[in-house]
Amino acid sequence: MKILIVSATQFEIQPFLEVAANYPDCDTIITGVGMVATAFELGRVLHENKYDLLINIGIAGCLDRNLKIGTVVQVISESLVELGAEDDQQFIPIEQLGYGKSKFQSSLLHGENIVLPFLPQEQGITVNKVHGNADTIAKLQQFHPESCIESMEGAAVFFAADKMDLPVIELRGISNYVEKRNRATWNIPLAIMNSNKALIQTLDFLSDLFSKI
Ligand SMILES: O=C(O)c1cccc(C(=O)CC[C@H]2O[C@@H](n3cnc4c(=O)[nH]cnc43)[C@H](O)[C@@H]2O)c1
Repeated sequence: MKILIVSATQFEIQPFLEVAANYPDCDTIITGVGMVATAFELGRVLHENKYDLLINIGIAGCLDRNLKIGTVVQVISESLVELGAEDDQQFIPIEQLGYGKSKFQSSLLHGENIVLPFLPQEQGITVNKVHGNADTIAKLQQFHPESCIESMEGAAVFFAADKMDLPVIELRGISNYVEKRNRATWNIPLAIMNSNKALIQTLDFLSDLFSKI
């Protein structure tokens, strides 16, 4: 099984890169931060190579204070929450405008639902601008009460997986809460260390799963 591991930056995947030689069926790609960079790189790489699975790994913000900083989650759905039109105080999603789709689910692999039993499953949103203002965060929670994890790339990876009919797994280590910007409370090293451990656990889990089917 050929796997493409997708990370926005090198620092988010550095611990895995140090042991990547032990995983010859995995390629890694560093796309750059944000949906545009991620979509461009995935379009290029998926045009040139064939993969059986995409794994997106990185750090993320969290809207749920019950999850501790450093917790790793599997993001099982992604929403492009900014894609649409403002109508004064209301927001019209792209579906309602009739121009596409903003919500994506993680998919199945050979009939097996890829729910990782060692991680909590959460719903994600993907944004161009990290939320850092109390009023816009309150609005976000009002319109998307189910959303838990905020990243800048997740939905772009789910979008590419959807277009290429590929299964996708997203692993995110929580580096910060989505709150009024306070960089002092972020713990990026912990989120990176834990998410990279979870990536290795995931690869071992998948290898075990596929040796049985
Ligand atoms: O210091 C900042 O405010 C900042 C703004 C944008 C990106 C970063 C990064 O550290 C880049 C890496 C990666 O981090 C993800 N991330 C982490 N926390 C959040 C968040 O609260 N909301 C959205 N994305 C977040 C994102 O996927 C970046 O690619 C730092």
